[in-house]
Amino acid sequence: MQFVEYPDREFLMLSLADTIAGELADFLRREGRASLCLPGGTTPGPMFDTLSGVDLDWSKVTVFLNDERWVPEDSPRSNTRLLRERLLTGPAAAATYLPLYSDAGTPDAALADLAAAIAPHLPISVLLLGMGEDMHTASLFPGADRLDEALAEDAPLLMALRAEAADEPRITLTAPALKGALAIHVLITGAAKRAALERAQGLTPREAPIKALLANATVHWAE
Ligand SMILES: O=C1O[C@H](COP(=O)(O)O)[C@@H](O)[C@H](O)[C@H]1O
Repeated sequence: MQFVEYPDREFLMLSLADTIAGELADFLRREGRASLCLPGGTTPGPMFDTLSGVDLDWSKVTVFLNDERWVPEDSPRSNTRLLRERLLTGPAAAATYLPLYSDAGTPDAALADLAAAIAPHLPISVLLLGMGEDMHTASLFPGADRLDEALAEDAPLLMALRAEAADEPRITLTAPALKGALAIHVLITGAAKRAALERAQGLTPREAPIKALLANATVHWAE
């Protein structure tokens, strides 16, 4: 794991957007297309604001979330809503967005179709993860009902998980799908998350799911 500390959050968000844009540009040059897998939650909005304005051939970029809360897109809890409002505007609106939510009724009923849409875009070119103070990443929560299956090497691409700490059922990419990404970044802010990250390093992925993704990751942090 590499750890990069920034003098403040504004600098962090601008630098990280620049790093991710540079990696996407390299993939586009080499492969003609790229996939970008992003977190929801409260932290990444300012980075999305900058990334959305970058001059790239966004029409060749496929964007999808690490995980989605099983709520309609107009809910303030929807991670898709965050992406639509903060990333998929301006130049980045030309990207193809693949949701992790559908009108299938339940997350379990939606999984097969959602996974079939994402599978052709693996391995992920550029992965950005968030992390909660409880050391969950994506929707891999400590204590989630099917966490062991989602961490296993043979886990399917997507799973539906439920956890006490998550307000609603979730759909999440599983550990092997995330680990396969060609570039892995983790974005965290604040002293509590830095302390949680340090704690995670001495724990198992079952206790601290972020641990499963740290080996090849660059963690970006500011107070
Ligand atoms: O529930 C979620 O939480 C994590 C962390 O979110 P934050 O609000 O602490 O930044 C996020 O990475 C994940 O995508 C989201 O669904």
